[in-house]
Amino acid sequence: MDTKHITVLGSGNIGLSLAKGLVKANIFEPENITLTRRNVAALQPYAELGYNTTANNPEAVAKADIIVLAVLPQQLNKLLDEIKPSLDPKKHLLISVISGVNCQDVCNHLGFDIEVVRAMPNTAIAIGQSMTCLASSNASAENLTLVKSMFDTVGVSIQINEELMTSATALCACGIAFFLRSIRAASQGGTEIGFHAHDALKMAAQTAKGAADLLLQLSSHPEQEIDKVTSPKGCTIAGLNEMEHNGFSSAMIKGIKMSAEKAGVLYKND
Ligand SMILES: NC(=O)C1=CN([C@@H]2O[C@H](COP(=O)(O)OP(=O)(O)OC[C@H]3O[C@@H](n4cnc5c(N)ncnc54)[C@H](O)[C@@H]3O)[C@@H](O)[C@H]2O)C=CC1
Ligand SMILES: O=C(O)[C@@H]1CCC=N1
Repeated sequence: MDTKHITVLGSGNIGLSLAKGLVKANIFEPENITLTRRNVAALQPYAELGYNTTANNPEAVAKADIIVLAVLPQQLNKLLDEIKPSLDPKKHLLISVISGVNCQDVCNHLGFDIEVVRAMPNTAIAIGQSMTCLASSNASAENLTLVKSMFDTVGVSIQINEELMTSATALCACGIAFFLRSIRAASQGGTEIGFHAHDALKMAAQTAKGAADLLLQLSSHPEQEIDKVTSPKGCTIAGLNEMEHNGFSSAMIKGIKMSAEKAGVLYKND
């Protein structure tokens, strides 16, 4: 259990998922986590669980060692202006999960240098299953190791070059939605061929989990595993080819490219 205090500024979808994941992994107690949100009433269920909740960002910053920036890109500058007087570069480490914002962008807006580690987790962090990409252009090796060890408790993390963070956003953070939509589509197909919706969804989700685990546990390639399923003249290849004729792989590739392009301009276009 860590005795440092962590403050999440902007406790929405990802901020709350992160906080829940850290508590579930047993590395922070709710008492050592402060959650901020403009509408603090929305955090009441978390206050009841022992988290500190407040709408006062400067106060929350003052008592933190680690500060997570988890607002939308278009909300960042206002937040930085608000917390700037309370930030101490000698004491505070910033972790930014905000898409499209470089470490240098944060320092430039503040007008001074402070260590920033960018983290791109996904919402599966709430259940300890995130794929998190980490990068920094100014954090010490020690702080990068500290942040990596934190995110390793709530899934798998890798360190990448900062230029690749928008690509990581599309593939891993947005990716959760892409795979969920695939599972949903499979379940809709399942219902059309005879299963009740709730059974079809469970069957599709477990099948997707099995497919992912085949790759992760056996370190094999998707096509190697697909070849084992596709019997000659069989029904798998018939279904798979029908999907490909309708642009299945192409749609996923184009969607990921579109997401990456958008992730790169979220802050700059604001
Ligand atoms: N949702 C996801 O799966 C992921 C999101 N991200 C990034 O995380 C950031 C947050 O995304 P979400 O959690 O989805 O958005 P969200 O809209 O659910 O959460 C943002 C929260 O910040 C609060 N907020 C805004 N300004 C504030 C301020 N000045 N003080 C305190 N609270 C304030 C909002 O009320 C809201 O609750 C974005 O920059 C996004 O790019 C990164 C990885 C995954
Ligand atoms: O949709 C978004 O912009 C955010 C970034 C990654 C996941 N959600």
